[in-house]
Amino acid sequence: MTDTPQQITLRKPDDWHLHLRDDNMLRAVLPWSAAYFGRAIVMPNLVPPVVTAADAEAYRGRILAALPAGADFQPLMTLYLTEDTDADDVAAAHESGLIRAVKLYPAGATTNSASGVSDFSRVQSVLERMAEIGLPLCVHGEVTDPAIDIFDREAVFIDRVLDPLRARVPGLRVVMEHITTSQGVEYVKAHETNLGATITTHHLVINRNHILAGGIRPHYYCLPVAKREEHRLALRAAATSGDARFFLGTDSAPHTDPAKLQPCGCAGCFTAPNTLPILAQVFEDDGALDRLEGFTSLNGPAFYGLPANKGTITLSRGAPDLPAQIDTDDGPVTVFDPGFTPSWHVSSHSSC
Ligand SMILES: NC(=O)N[C@@H](CC(=O)O)C(=O)O
Ligand SMILES: [Zn+2]
Ligand SMILES: [Zn+2]
Repeated sequence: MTDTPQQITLRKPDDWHLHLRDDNMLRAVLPWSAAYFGRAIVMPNLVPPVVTAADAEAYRGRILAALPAGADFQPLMTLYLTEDTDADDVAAAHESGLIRAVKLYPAGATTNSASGVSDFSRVQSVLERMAEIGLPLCVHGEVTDPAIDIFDREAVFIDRVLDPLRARVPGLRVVMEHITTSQGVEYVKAHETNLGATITTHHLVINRNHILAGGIRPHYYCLPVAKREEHRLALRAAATSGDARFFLGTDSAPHTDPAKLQPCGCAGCFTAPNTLPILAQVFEDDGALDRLEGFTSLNGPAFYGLPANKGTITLSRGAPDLPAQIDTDDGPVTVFDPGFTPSWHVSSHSSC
């Protein structure tokens, strides 16, 4: 009997924050998520964005059509909140089971967020309706005030925008997406109900030095931008703590290499192919392998009021054999490099 496990079997994970894009990119990246995840909350920041129930229905159809044969993957759709969003349309899309969340992008905060919200009074009635029907709001939590340092934008958002918003709409269920700071962790921990947070794979691994020290590394540039080491450690402690308010949202956000490697490059890390091996390594290094399943497969469904997946996935000891880059008909996309070789690979999965 050895202390080091050679295999871990988890309930099939879900990804509670995923960018699948559209067309060529969708076809290239979807198989990676469909191979390892049972469901994913699909982000609506297409160009143009997924704003109405009809948009979400059409996008869902395109995702299902792009699924590899035999894939067992359910896209959970979201609507992109704008100042013109119609509360009845949102409620009907929720009622029919088409959507599982609405996404709030402060206008200008991140990739394709130009149609997002500037004047929060204009979305008050939609948010109230969402609170009434129990539909979660997923929030990109950064202020867009150019006077605020980019490394402070999440913490300032919590004080200036998120906390007042939650006070104005009691009962609204909120997911703080891709938290990157100890302030984000502390804010979640301070509230017992109606609040959860997704944490990405890459923010458990990189701090801001990875982007900037020894040369600029655009493949580590994402939003919210990675912060100081103390924040990464706070995220790791939260993710590995077993606290059910924290769950995996990879924020796998593919951009082609030409789009990232230029004077004004796009934000986003593509982590769908190697997220699970990296997470197994992170949790093992922190002595928390027994809590990996909660983070990847149980806490998210509990927050969203869904059953955990029935299928399983097994990771086995040994480095994964994964590409450093994938080809798409739009150009190559580089896979996130964690800076170490995980000693786990996905060896099998079962559905249902
Ligand atoms: N995370 C990112 O850096 N980029 C995301 C947008 C987002 O999730 O904010 C994208 O769509 O590319
Ligand atoms: Zn975001
Ligand atoms: Zn995202």
